Amino acid sequence: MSSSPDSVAEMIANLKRLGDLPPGWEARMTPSNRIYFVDHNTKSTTWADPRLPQAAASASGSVDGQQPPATSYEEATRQDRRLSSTSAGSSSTDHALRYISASEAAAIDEELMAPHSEGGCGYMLPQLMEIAGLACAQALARSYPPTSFPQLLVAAGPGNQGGDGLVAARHAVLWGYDVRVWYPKQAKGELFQALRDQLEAFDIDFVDADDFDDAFAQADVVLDSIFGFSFKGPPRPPFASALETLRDESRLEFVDRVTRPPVVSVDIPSGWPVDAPTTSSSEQEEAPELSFHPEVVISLTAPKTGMRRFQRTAGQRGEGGQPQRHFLGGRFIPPSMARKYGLRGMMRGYRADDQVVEVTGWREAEDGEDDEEDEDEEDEESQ
Ligand SMILES: NC(=O)C1=CN([C@@H]2O[C@H](COP(=O)(O)OP(=O)(O)OC[C@H]3O[C@@H](n4cnc5c(N)ncnc54)[C@H](O)[C@@H]3O)[C@@H](O)[C@H]2O)[C@H](O)CC1
Repeated sequence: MSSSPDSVAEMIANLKRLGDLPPGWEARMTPSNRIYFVDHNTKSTTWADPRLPQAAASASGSVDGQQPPATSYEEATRQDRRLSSTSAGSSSTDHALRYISASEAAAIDEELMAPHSEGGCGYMLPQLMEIAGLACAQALARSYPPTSFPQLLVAAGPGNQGGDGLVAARHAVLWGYDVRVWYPKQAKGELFQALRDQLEAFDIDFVDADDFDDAFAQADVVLDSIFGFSFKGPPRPPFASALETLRDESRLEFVDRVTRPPVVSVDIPSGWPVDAPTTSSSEQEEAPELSFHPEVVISLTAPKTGMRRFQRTAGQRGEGGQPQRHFLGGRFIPPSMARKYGLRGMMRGYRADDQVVEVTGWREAEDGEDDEEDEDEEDEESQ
């Protein structure tokens, strides 16, 4: 069966929509434009998508029973068109991260909230914050579930990131965490008062501004939503001392540190420079004086360039023994903006209806890699 160019593009989009293939699997396309799957583990080929239950795969028309495609494993690896690459690690789909600067992050934020009549998306801040905060709570719960880490401390800062933390706190209570919130400097405006009111209605305990250290010591896990992409200069009170506690705790000897609660940071670890000028490792090693290394980070929209430093060790165990993990969330970018900012390839990493995707181990996208998508699409259309 051959396919029209349009349906090829559609087939590839559907293929990517289902997310990663199992380790060692790869998707390829025959010369007559039919997708099949190569299992490098068993050196075999099949029409059946290994991510689909058998019945659904048959219904989708992608399976001829269990017969392998006419293309043999040897032929497949030699000649047929490659649609995904394999890796020895957890993911066989080749996803790449696109890092953005603080100024790009601010421009994206502005465009999301500008009126549609002025070329923007017409979002309202509470909508974005709700999606961002939900994603933060999901990354937290995937890493440190309430069954094992029941006492959650949310450290909320004076800007919008603090709002993400308040939203996450509300979701976390419903998922079984016992939540306390440290929110020493409430941002002005109705939105932040409403978020605070909601937490009070949920009987969430607000910790006194001076009691961060005690609350930190009592927590099983901490959500750091203190500073995001608008952080600049040395941290000022009352946040400076909280960041010092985080830093000092992460400097304790390993034996003491096993009791330190793991920290999940929102967007960028608080206190880290948002922008890193280059990918060179020597510059990236330069940690600011008041910095700490969280176990988990959830980047929103796209990782900031300062996150390259985190990504280099993500996947390894941190000094506290917990694995370092990197998630992506904030799934609110429309396709036109994803194209404009080169985020399309990265956003395809989200599985189906998930609000977060784990990006630990993803490589950095090469310059112009996202634009190659247009060339690929043009090639497909001209075939
Ligand atoms: N499009 C998105 O991805 C969205 C992300 N969201 C989250 O919002 C933050 C960015 O929010 P913003 O209010 O611009 O900035 P911050 O939260 O970083 O906080 C600014 C706040 O902090 C004060 N401040 C700055 N530097 C210092 C300092 N050295 N010491 C003390 N205080 C400092 C500053 O005065 C402001 O009051 C982004 O990271 C995401 O987490 C949105 O929720 C949704 C859209």
